[in-house]
Amino acid sequence: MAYISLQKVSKYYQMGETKIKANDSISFDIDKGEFVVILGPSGAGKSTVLNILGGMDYPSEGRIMVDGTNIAEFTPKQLTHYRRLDVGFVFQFYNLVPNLTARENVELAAQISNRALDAAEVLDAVGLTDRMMNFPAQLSGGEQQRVAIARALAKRPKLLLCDEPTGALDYETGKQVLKLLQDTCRETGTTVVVITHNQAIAPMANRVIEINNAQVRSIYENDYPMPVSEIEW
Ligand SMILES: Nc1ncnc2c1ncn2[C@@H]1O[C@H](COP(=O)(O)OP(=O)(O)OP(=O)(O)O)[C@@H](O)[C@H]1O
Repeated sequence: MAYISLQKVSKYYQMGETKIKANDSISFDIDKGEFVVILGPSGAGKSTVLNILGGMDYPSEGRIMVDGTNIAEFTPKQLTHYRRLDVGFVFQFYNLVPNLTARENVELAAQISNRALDAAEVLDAVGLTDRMMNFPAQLSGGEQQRVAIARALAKRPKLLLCDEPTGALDYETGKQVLKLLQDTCRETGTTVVVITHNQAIAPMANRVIEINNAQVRSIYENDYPMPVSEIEW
């Protein structure tokens, strides 16, 4: 059985008289250790999928099997536990705490999980050995995103969910961040899911799930993912 399996997941929002279908019977599988890209235009329903997979929201219908358990049936308390221990999050605008240094931001992971990695070691691994004592405002966008990735990885998540992680970065910096995510996936075996509207990123993934208009349009498996350095856009 697949490590992650979404089975006919739908999410509806009631807006007055109208019912908005943000996800309409979405199904896909993800294997452990895969690098997955969820691709689709703005409004397609990507963030909704990620929120449901990350335990930030419940689906209206469907099953979300993670490691053999249907998280759609979790109580809010179980879901909190899942979010805290099993999932790492990386967002477009980094979401660092501005009055904490890079190191302190990563140390927050230890307050959430008792199996957290040492903050300095993780910052070292993402290439920020010399910037640990800096505050977010003293770091470039790419460096801030590295801190955010380090913070997510410090929890040793089973699953790393990234919502447009390069959306606020220039081309070269974006590529460096994607390389870090691809290397992390390969070296630590963490399952990584990146949502993006950028089609050019797709060749780096083991699996590409295309979403359009709240539904899965195609699923493409790639036996030979390209190294990020060889991708141009
Ligand atoms: N809390 C909500 N209440 C009402 N409608 C919502 C809510 N969240 C999302 N939607 C609607 O659901 C649809 C899918 O939104 P979603 O954010 O998942 O798309 P997306 O693919 O992530 O887009 P983007 O790339 O612009 O973030 C949109 O029509 C959106 O307006």
